[in-house]
Amino acid sequence: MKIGIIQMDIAFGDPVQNREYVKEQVKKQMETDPVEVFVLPELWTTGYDLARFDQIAEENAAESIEFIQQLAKAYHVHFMAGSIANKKHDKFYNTFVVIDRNGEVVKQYDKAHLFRLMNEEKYLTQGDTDGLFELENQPMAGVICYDIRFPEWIRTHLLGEQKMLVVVAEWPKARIDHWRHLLITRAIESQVYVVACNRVGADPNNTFGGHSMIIDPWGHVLVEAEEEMTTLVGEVNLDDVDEIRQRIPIYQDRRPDMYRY
Ligand SMILES: NC(=O)CCC(=O)C(=O)O
Repeated sequence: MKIGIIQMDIAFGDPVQNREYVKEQVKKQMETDPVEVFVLPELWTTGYDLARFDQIAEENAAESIEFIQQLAKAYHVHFMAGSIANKKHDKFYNTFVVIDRNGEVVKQYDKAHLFRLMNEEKYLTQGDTDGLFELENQPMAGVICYDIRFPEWIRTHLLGEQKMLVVVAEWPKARIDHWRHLLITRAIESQVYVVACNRVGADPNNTFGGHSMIIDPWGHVLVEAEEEMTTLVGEVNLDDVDEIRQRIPIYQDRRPDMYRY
């Protein structure tokens, strides 16, 4: 599976400009070096303009979902479409969306762990469902940024047949070493591919660190961006997961009878 991770700067509170950028990148990539899946960052339509969510969040994320559906069908490509500022029943959510190449919405997951350092708990409602989904009959899981600090939440997603974890983020440069170490650890401890998309650039409060990457289930970083705007391309072979799990059978050796959480 060939994947294009769109590591972008995000125009603060400007969905029109951000959608335009994504459209250009998808066109350029598909015309030069086509991929099967695109991944976008967290809150890629608005950034963390949370104080204006009452004006810029979309009712059921409808406009951005329709925009991605058009792109998916036009280029016949899947989208792990980052997360979108979403208004549902007069509440606001940070919602991860997956859309397949036929334009079907495969998954919506509301961020479960809200990040206080960026004031999410003041403006957003936390989700209470999981990020499990299937693409091309492959079970996968998707989570959002701060969620990766909770190994119990990640492991909850990876106890079944999932071979890939997708992480969409706006992770500041100040803690980019945590980002790298947590992602590599999540790949090794659950023996999965990790596909992670962060943003770059700055908003009024933070500078973001990039370093989007794809990590294999042995913990090798296969491709990694730096701090530039780029579409990072890499491939995953999900069959590798079985080989690693045979070599070190952690799922057979677990002792849930001993664990408290
Ligand atoms: N957008 C986020 O959830 C940021 C998480 C973060 O920066 C962290 O250190 O955790």
